[in-house]
Amino acid sequence: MNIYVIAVGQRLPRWIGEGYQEYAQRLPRQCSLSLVEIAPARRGKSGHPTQWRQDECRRLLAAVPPNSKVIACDERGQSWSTEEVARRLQIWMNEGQDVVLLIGGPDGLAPLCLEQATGLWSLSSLTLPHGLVRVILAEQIYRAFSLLNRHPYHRAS
Ligand SMILES: C[S@@+](CC[C@H](N)C(=O)[O-])C[C@H]1O[C@@H](n2cnc3c(N)ncnc32)[C@H](O)[C@@H]1O
Repeated sequence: MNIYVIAVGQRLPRWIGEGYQEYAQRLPRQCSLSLVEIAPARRGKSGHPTQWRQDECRRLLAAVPPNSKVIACDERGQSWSTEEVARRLQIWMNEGQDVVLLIGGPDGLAPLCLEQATGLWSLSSLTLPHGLVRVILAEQIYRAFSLLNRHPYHRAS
């Protein structure tokens, strides 16, 4: 099973890439994390956020591998505890179906991206910067994997 993080945003600060890699590289092959970066829409003076979102959404969906389960990251989605993420991760690994986590750009995800997703995952009720979201996702997937494997990285409270 591979988890694809398909995210709007290229040429982000180096610390974002380092933070993401820090956790992604710890995951084994049976639960590997792959990042696909989508260029943000050109935000000209005459354009509108709705158009930019739609353009990004079209290219995000075009990058989704066939037969994968799509989950959209959105602050208005469902909040999952670490135990819930681990439970879902176990199901995904058992099913063997690839999973896609979509991250929008500065103007968020277009309705079509939200509709195409089987679930909306809220990492917090705060609006997070899109670059930071991929780092948090990588850490949470690694934490969930650690929990499933009783690795001391995750200490249950
Ligand atoms: C800067 S945010 C976009 C904010 C936009 N105004 C909105 O309402 O969606 C960029 C992307 O990061 C992700 N994101 C930001 N905060 C999040 C959160 N708390 N939980 C899950 N995803 C989040 C979403 O994919 C969002 O489309």
